[in-house]
Amino acid sequence: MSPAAPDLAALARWDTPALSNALRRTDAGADGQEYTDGSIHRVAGPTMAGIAVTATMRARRPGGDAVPVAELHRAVLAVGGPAVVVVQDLDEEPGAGAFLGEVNGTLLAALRISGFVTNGRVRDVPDLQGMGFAVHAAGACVARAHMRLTAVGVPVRVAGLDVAPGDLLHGDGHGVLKIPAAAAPALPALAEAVRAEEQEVVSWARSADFTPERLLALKRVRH
Ligand SMILES: O=C([O-])CC(=O)C(=O)O
Ligand SMILES: [Mg+2]
Repeated sequence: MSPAAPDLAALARWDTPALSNALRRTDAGADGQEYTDGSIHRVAGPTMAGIAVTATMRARRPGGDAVPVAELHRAVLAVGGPAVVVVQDLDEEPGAGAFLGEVNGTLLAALRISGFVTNGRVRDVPDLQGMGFAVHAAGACVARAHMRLTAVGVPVRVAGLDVAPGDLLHGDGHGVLKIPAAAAPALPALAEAVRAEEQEVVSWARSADFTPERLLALKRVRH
């Protein structure tokens, strides 16, 4: 990776809400943040941070629009660091067939991806749980159906989040957050500052100093 690349390991030590709190203190503010809605959840794996590699797929009906999976593998390798593979299932009713299962997952694990995100479904879930990368999906499904990748390296939209190739993504059990590249270097220190402030409140609430009367007297707005 180039020297200007974000410190993904440093970001991966934080939970996603903490980085969202940190982002509020940058130009992104509260409204400039992009993250997944609740329509997908983490199915497997740890906190992830990585660079988006995108693809689209279809599965419900057959079609002559397949592109080789090798294109995805090439794009993952081109990142030169931890990639998060983001696959948009383009079917009107997504989830008929899974791209990610034991075999595709093992190949992507061998390429050292840090995460996989889809609005569709995945299968071979017990195997995915041991692969070491995070999996965020709408759920599990039974079949492969007519699954094929239909494009690699295109802009995608997954669970309300627009993702372009090269975007920086962070995710945990709360969801997936897109981190503006310019903001990334400042985030660990900002997250540390927010945490210190929050822990002051938490420690006080647990201390002998705390009384309901003192809490009301503070007229707190936020917490
Ligand atoms: O059949 C597929 O391509 C999906 C799958 O279950 C696997 O990768 O093991
Ligand atoms: Mg399988």
